[in-house]
Amino acid sequence: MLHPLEQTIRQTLRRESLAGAGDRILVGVSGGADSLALLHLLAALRGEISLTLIAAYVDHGLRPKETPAEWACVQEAAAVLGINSVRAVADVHGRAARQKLSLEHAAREARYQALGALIRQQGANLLAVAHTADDQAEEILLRLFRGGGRKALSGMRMRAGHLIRPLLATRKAMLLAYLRDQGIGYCHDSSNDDRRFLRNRIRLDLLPLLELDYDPGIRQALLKTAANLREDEDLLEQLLAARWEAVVTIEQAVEAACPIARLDRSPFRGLHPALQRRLVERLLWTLGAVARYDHILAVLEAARHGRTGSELHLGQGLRVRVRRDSLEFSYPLGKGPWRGRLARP
Ligand SMILES: Nc1ncnc2c1ncn2[C@@H]1O[C@H](COP(=O)(O)OP(=O)(O)OP(=O)(O)O)[C@@H](O)[C@H]1O
Repeated sequence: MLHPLEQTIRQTLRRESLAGAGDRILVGVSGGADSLALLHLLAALRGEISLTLIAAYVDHGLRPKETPAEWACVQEAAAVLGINSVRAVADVHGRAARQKLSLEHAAREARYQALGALIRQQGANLLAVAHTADDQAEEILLRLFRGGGRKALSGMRMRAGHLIRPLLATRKAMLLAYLRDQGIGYCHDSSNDDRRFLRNRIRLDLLPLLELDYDPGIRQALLKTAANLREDEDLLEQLLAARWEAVVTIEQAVEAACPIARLDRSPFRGLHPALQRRLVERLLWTLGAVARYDHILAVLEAARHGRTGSELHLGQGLRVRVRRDSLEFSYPLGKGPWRGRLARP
């Protein structure tokens, strides 16, 4: 007999087409409450749905005193469930120094890179992480602070490529109740209490304050806004995909030493400004460049009114030559963190 939360997650997996028979899922387990709950919930469903699970722990090298206990916790939980567990080490300090990132940012990127390597090593086709509805509300507020646009404010997706978030509609309190009901223990990550991180202050101070003094439904309101924006976002993505080939030509493969792309000015000018902006952003990403807002504005201006023969130099070798009918983009190999992330919308 399935626990009510297991039934809910079974429905979510089906309804959102997150996972089905034959899937081999690497589950990111930090040893904390959310990800251990995810491991147990998926384990309860694996027989019925025919899933293979692998528990993956990433050692960020940031809290050497706590990580052995966390890894032991993950290994033990996986062993009890008859699931293989694997571990990877992520070089967070090195990445932060090399790319001038905050430790928090570098940890996230390094973790996904390490999990990506484990996916390939383990022959998995999906990566499951345990973001909850509370994380989503927190993330949206955080993105609002950072001045995020529509895409950012539409929040995390339940499915993004091979990444799935089966708990995204589940409140953390439900997970804690589930763990309690099942008598499952978990580790506490002390970095979640560190108020030097804005995310933690939002979770520990701001959201409770907003709930208590302003509106008890603030989390629901944030989630509703994000859900509405996601729909708009999907529509814009569809519109962009439908027009992409009429405007953009990849002249030299994105994998080449210096990828070159051409943007056709005439069909581009016929697009709505919102689609123009999105298309330029996507084109820069496609080439592997970071799509900075001021760069996007400069390219837009060049496409609309740029003088034939002029050039834009957008840093790190990213160059845009203005021709009469087109803009020609060139970008040398290996300069951008987004390199090769996507070749088409
Ligand atoms: N060290 C790690 N190893 C493997 N997966 C991780 C690790 N840290 C986080 N994750 C995965 O990424 C998800 C989101 O990470 P985040 O840091 O936002 O959550 P968390 O507060 O650590 O969650 P949890 O309560 O599961 O520990 C986690 O729920 C988990 O699935």
